[in-house]
Amino acid sequence: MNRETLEQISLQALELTQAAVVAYPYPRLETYYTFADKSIIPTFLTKPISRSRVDTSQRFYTLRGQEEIFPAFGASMSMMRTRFARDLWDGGTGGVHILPRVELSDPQRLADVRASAPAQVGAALGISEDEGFLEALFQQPNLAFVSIDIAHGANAAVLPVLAKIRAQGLESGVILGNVGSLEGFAYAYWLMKLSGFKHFILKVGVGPGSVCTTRINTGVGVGQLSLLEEIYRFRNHAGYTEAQIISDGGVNSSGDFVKALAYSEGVMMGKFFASGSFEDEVLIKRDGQLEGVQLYGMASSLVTEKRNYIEGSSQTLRAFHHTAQEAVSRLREGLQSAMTYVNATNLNEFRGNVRFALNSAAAITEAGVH
Ligand SMILES: NC(=O)C1=CN([C@@H]2O[C@H](COP(=O)(O)OP(=O)(O)OC[C@H]3O[C@@H](n4cnc5c(N)ncnc54)[C@H](OP(=O)(O)O)[C@@H]3O)[C@@H](O)[C@H]2O)C=CC1
Ligand SMILES: Nc1nc2c(ncn2[C@@H]2O[C@H](COP(=O)(O)O)[C@@H](O)[C@H]2O)c(=O)[nH]1
Repeated sequence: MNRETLEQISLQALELTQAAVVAYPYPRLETYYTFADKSIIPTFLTKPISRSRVDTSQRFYTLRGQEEIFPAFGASMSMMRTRFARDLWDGGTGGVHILPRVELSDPQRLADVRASAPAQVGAALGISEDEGFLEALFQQPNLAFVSIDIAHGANAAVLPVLAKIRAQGLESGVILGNVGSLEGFAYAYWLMKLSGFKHFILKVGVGPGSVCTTRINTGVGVGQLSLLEEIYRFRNHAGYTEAQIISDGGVNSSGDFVKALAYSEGVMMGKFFASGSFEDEVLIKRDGQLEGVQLYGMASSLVTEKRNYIEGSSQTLRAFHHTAQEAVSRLREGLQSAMTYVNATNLNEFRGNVRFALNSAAAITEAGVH
């Protein structure tokens, strides 16, 4: 695709975005809350079902068709690689990892996809990818998704890589992110649509990540739970049904995962998955026993001098899971139980039945161990 065509797509996307935003009849939010601020109001259970029997799977359009997947995604962070991908996938009962790109060469990225088998995985992409690399990548039988993984995904700079992916004949299985507003969502939607994708995923979240300093250092980004709610309602109202939503960042517990799923089809996590499934270099051990896990941001100065360290930090975690499988079990059990509090036997019913309440500071204290 030549430069003129890409410029036309970007202009057309802007016009369609402006029209959609103007036509949206609901007032825009002024206050944005995040997971800790709100909780789900329990209702009743008219179809008694064991918590272990509710259906927690979500249908996604992957690179090769439709698949039912447990909706937990591994963050594309360089300490989460092939061991993590296999542990997360857990023989098909767990979630999907999106293998990182930052700090890795193309041959390493291809080797990671291969070495993750039999796990299905995604691969993170930047805005400048080599056609030969993409061709080799799309031949990998266990590749389910590619994820264009940049700080600001509602960005015309992604058009060339989208064109290269389309040139490989692919129409679904592409994740684009991150977006941080209703306008950003609409713009990213039109970039994907006008590039010719039939089904796709838009990743939502600017600044909620555990090692993210974007909001502090740039002042940009709003509370994740309200942002998801606003985008989810806009998506459904506008009929942008080709776009599924992944919430990215800020999950500290299975309850946060549950809350994110009220307004998204999937949830991406880094910190929550911190475990012995991470790469050896970030595991802190004493006498062979896991004592902690180091987490650092993909835009932090620890990655390379060149990176925009303004937007990333690092932390050492003393609370962690032993393995990614253990983390997934905790997510699943939390979700299963939450669904039965709101009369839901599957995720569609769950999203339809959930209502949130804003809690007072004392109620938030009451929610913890006291
Ligand atoms: N979810 C989040 O809140 C954030 C996540 N990250 C993570 O850090 C990693 C590195 O991200 P990133 O630095 O984007 O990757 P890259 O350095 O690959 O940047 C990708 C492209 O996006 C451009 N870009 C980056 N930020 C912005 C912006 N705010 N506005 C317009 N264009 C922008 C860059 O241009 P140029 O560098 O010339 O400006 C570059 O051309 C990724 O894994 C990303 O997910 C980083 C920050 C925030
Ligand atoms: N602003 C930044 N965001 C980052 C960076 N590295 C990763 N991330 C984002 O965080 C999530 C994971 O969040 P968590 O709360 O689950 O740990 C990840 O998917 C990225 O979107 C960074 O350096 N800066």
